[in-house]
Amino acid sequence: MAGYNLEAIEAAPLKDDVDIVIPTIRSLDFLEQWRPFLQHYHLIIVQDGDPSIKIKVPGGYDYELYNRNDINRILGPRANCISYKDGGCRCFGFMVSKKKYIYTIDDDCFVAKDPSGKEINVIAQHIKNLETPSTPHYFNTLYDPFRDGTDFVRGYPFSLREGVQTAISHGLWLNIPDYDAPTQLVKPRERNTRYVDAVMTIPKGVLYPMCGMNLAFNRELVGPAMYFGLMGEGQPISRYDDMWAGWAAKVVCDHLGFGVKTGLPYLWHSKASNPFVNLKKEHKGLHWQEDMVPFFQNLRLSKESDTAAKCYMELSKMTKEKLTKVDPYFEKLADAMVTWIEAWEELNPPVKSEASEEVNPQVKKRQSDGKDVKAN
Ligand SMILES: O=c1ccn([C@@H]2O[C@H](COP(=O)(O)OP(=O)(O)O[C@H]3O[C@@H](CO)[C@H](O)[C@H]3O)[C@@H](O)[C@H]2O)c(=O)[nH]1
Ligand SMILES: [Mn+2]
Repeated sequence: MAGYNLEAIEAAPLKDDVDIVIPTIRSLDFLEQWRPFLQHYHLIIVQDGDPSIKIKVPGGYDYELYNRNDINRILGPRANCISYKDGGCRCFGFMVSKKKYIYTIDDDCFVAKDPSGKEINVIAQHIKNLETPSTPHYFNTLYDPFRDGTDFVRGYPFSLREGVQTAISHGLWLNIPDYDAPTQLVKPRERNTRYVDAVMTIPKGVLYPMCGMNLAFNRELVGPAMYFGLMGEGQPISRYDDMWAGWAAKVVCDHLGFGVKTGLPYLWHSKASNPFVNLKKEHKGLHWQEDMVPFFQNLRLSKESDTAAKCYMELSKMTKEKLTKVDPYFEKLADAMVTWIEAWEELNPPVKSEASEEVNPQVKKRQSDGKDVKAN
């Protein structure tokens, strides 16, 4: 029986193992509505824009707040790899966290209701997604087989039913969908009213457009690959921060044998950012994605890259080799990817094994079990 006892997870959603990372250049009033679900958790707020502006954190929350001065103080010269004036600055919060899981949410997102009218506990659902296996190698037509009331369907090989560890849980949005500027411009009144009651594993070898507004992941498995790029002020591109991270993290997950899920939970996305401003910010991305996506689809990481950090360093080299011909920006991005890993490893020194070489805890576990985590 594939079902897991998820009730325990629902009741005590791992509050000491999760940090909530929020990028903001506006206000944190939205947290008032999230109290029933988020107040148990520690917040890491990354304040973008002018650091002299004091933002108010609603009372009752346990938090750490970083503005640009803090980022510069903590990272020194390496701070130049963190975007300025772009939601991608959030990845600084991923780096300073010490927790196993990250949940990141935008400041214009609110609690949604499911079709029964029940308020959706996004954290509980993301934890369920992350704590149950993924099935990237063979699609289960009844969707998530580890959900209560479902299972693997007939014709699903038993050798594949163990699944693989889930590294990323990608949630969705009711009301304002995450459309690019051209789509927003031609469909200004379109709202997403469709609640699809499903969680699916994104098959191995398939990329997807990862949106950062309702996203959770396992830092220990894939943290170093969740770099939201170098975007915003001083850069030729913006609003492709989460896309870059999503493509990179997916190829890393595929390579390391981890899974990525998308679907539930939903939240209510309330603010349509200005499509004309967005068009200016993201127009190069609209062109370059025709090169970036095939780049990620066709690359092959080497077997020596057995941790997310090593994969990311290899990705940086490939980015410089293959994408600089698209635009010199990618050489700068490739360098920033290296800086990101250096900063990550400075703040998160790898676990030392008895043999005193550095191994990723996941790899060490695999070795001590004597069996490799067989990809599903
Ligand atoms: O310069 C900035 C701009 C924004 N932020 C913070 O980032 C998130 C998302 O901002 P916003 O809601 O305006 O963006 P959307 O178009 O609705 O969302 C999509 O674009 C991505 C931004 O890159 C986002 O992840 C997508 O879902 C908010 O919290 C802003 O306060 C910022 O810090 N700096
Ligand atoms: Mn938004």
